[in-house]
Amino acid sequence: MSSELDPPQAGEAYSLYFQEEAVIRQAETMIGKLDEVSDGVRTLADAYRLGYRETARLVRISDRMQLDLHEANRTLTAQAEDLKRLNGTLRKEIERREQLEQELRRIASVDELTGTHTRRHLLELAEHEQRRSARHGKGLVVLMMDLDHFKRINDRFGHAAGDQLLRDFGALLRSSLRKGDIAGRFGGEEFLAVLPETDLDTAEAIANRLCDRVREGRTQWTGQFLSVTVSIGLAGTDGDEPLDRAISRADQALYEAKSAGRDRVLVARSGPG
Ligand SMILES: Nc1nc2c(ncn2[C@@H]2O[C@H](COP(=O)(O)OP(=O)(O)OP(=O)(O)O)[C@@H](O)[C@H]2O)c(=O)[nH]1
Repeated sequence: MSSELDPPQAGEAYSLYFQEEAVIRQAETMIGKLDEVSDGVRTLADAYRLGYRETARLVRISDRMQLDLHEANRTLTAQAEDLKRLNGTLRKEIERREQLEQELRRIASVDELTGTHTRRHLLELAEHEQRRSARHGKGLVVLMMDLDHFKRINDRFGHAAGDQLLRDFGALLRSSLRKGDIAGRFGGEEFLAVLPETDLDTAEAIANRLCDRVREGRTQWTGQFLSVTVSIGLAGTDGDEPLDRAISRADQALYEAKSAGRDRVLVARSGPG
């Protein structure tokens, strides 16, 4: 049995109704397909919208990061400049302190007036030399020197003239001693020298030569020539004797040289040297 929807069998009259039904069915099929296509287009549009939003979000993040990076870069550059300046200032400060330290060391070790060692530095060097001599079993000689009647010079020609005499004596002392000898201002117009690896006879000859040079020397002062003499006490020591004891024996010999009439050298013969 045939239905109205079936295509006409052979011999059946071609039905208009059938044709319309076929067209409607085709149209319905096409509408279904169109719906599918529009669903796909909608899905695509949604996906595109989502992608666009994500891209825009990433672009915004990237822009912000670039701004942050730019800012960080500017801050770092400014900090690097600050550090460079700070570094320069610090280097200058270190140089200034080193110079100051050097200057302080110089002031502490060199007597400004005579150019010889200060008492403190002199004793440090002398102690060091005494220990070295003790280690090597060698002797050394201590010289105590004092300018004679110095008060009279100050009183007669003024303190500045006395200063000039002290300056000249310092120069003479430095030029009279060997390299390795230690000489300095012990106080006022009193000087101390330590001659390492020297026997008493040699030291006595050196002291006498110095005595002669001082007596013969002249200090020019405001058109006049000033002269002075020096008394010297000597003590030899074997290196085992404490330095202050050798100094005190040399001082005793100096005192005796003064008592004996000044302008002379006296040797302390009683010690270990
Ligand atoms: N111009 C000057 N005088 C000084 C300095 N230091 C000490 N004197 C002086 O040296 C003089 C030392 O005098 P005294 O101790 O009486 O000894 P002196 O006159 O040398 O006599 P004797 O040592 O006994 O020969 C004092 O007048 C001090 O003021 C100084 O740096 N410059």
